[in-house]
Amino acid sequence: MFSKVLVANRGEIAVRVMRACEELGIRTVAVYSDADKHSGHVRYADEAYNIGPARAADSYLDHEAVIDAARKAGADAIHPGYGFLAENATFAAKVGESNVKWVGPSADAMERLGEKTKARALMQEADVPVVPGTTEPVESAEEVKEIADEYGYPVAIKAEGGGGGRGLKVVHNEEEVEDQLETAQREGEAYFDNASVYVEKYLESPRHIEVQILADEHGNVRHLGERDCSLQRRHQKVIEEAPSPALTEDLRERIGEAARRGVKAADYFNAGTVEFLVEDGEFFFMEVNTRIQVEHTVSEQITGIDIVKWQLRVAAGEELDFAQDDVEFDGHSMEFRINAENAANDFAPAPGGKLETYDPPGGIGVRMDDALRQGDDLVTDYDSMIAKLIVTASDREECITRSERALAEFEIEGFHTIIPFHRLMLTDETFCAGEHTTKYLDEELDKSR
Ligand SMILES: Nc1ncc2cc(-c3cccc4ccccc34)c(N3CC[C@@H](N)C3)nc2n1
Ligand SMILES: [Ca+2]
Repeated sequence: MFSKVLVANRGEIAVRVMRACEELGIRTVAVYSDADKHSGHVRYADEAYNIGPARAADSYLDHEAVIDAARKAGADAIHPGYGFLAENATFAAKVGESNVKWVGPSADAMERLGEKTKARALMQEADVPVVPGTTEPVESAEEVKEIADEYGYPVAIKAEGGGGGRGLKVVHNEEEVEDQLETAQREGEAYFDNASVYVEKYLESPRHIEVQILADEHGNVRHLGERDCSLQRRHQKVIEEAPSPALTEDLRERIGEAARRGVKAADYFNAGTVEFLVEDGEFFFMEVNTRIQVEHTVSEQITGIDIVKWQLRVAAGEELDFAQDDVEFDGHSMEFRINAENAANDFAPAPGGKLETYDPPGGIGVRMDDALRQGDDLVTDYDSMIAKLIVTASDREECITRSERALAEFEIEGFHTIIPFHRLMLTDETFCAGEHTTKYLDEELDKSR
């Protein structure tokens, strides 16, 4: 097992990873930009290294700065967290070449699955249903029209390098094809440095269901059940939950096994998530996330498996010590992203502020993942999520009640957060019935504007 790990991230996920390290007897190294000098993940670590100014490109995204810090600290491994360099295969390879272990999949697997069309072709090989469409990039409007003629409009034109909703163009009829194709290619080039686009049948009101995977470097692959991430606002997940209220036991079994087959076919190891769209009792592969995700917590809560500890153990060469049948699902868990945004003002991010009051909830079934303490200055240089409230109970109904209780006792003062929005969501009939699709929230918020 490693004796020292550098966490190349900040905020709640950096502390989350460091907690797993502590429990494994591993010493922790933090890296921080000038903006994070007094941040919680720096306080928490055994040692900390400044890696540059606030701008992410000059600090958290600076390959050499991070690897230099690992070398200075004598770290055996680097855990990337999520975001920043977590899915950067080039960086992962550089880490390996510096004789530091990358806590994540191989650079090859990241490449193989990061290219969406390659991933789709690979999944088809493994008998995993994919959203109907192309498994090669398309060049011309004619190719788009062929797909649309075969599957019907609307179709989605997607950027190869996109994901998370960026680079998704919906085409409703033949007249729109030329413009939307040209826009998708131009934006692909501009945002992802990759003009390749592909086409899929656009599913009108799917659920967004993702399966958590854990695989070791000896060929053992397990799934830890699914998460339902259908409550999204402009492609940003707001509340995630496990298990999904929308799956039957049969569908749950089939989607879990499909995810395992697909990941096995990709020679993938460490933690990963296979994203599916589910509509009318059918599931379709969308993409793989080759990193630990923000919402990994709800899977941990209902299985009792510490995913981050297993990432570290697997990276150190250990085998998974449980079979698929040993994975049990108990209860229901919801994660509320605590964003420093003002939901009453179209979710505008807080311009700054100081955490005058920070008194998070506690009690049975309440987990807080954060890197905050009262008096901290809000760091606004990165993303607006400052904490995660994860609530677990015996079933979905109790989870909702317990979440209402926890959110009611959550005291934060100094800047707006979306806690009031979450409390409102828990009174929403459609959400409480578990009948919301990925479009529900955007449609609701558009109505109220
Ligand atoms: N063929 C096809 N049909 C429906 C889709 C629906 C989504 C989708 C999934 C989740 C939330 C959404 C919100 C608005 C629009 C789309 C979504 C989607 N994406 C792409 C990125 C991923 N994070 C969400 N891809 C789709 N693809
Ligand atoms: Ca994704």
